[in-house]
Amino acid sequence: MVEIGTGTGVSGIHLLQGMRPDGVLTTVDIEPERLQFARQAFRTAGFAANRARFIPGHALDVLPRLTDGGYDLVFCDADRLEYLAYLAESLRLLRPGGLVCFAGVFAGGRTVGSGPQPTEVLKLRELLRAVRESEELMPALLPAGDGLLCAARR
Ligand SMILES: C[S@@+](CC[C@H](N)C(=O)[O-])C[C@H]1O[C@@H](n2cnc3c(N)ncnc32)[C@H](O)[C@@H]1O
Repeated sequence: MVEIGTGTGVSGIHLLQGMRPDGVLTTVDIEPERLQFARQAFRTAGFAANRARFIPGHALDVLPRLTDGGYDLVFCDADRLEYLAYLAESLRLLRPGGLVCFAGVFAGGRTVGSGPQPTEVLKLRELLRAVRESEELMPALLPAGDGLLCAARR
C-alpha cells in the first residue's frame, strides 16, 4: 500500500492493521519530522520496522519513482489541491482491482454547498467528477470522517 500524507501515523496504523502480516506500507510526507513521529508510533503500536517504508519528499516528486502496478491500495491525505494529480499517479501504481482512497472530500460540506468556494473546494469537485466519469474506476463515496472517496481500478 501507498500512503500520501503520513502525518502523525494514525491512518498508517489503521492501514497496517488491515494488511496481511507480510504487507508493507510505503508512506510519503513532505515533512521529515512527521515521518520520524510516525515511525515511532508504528513501533509503539507493535509493527516491525520492515512493515513500513518512509519516504520524505513532495508527493509529486516521489510517486513517479514507485513501481507501476505494484500496489493494492493508495490512500491520499495530503495536499487537496494535488488530489487530481495523485489520482493520475494512482491509476499507474495500482494493480487491476486495487483501490484509491481520498480523505476529506466533503471539505466540511463545502463540496456540495452553493455559492463561491475556494480553489481547494473547486479542485475537490473536479476530483469527484473525474472519478465518477472515469471508465477505469468503480467509485464509492463514504460518509466517514470528512468524506472518504474510494474507487476500485477495473
Ligand atoms: C492531514 S495530514 C495527514 C494525516 C495522516 N493521514 C494521519 O492520520 O496522521 C497531511 C499531511 O500531508 C503532508 N503533505 C502536505 N502536502 C504534501 C505533499 N505535497 N507531499 C507530501 N506530503 C504532503 C503534510 O506534511 C501532513 O503531514
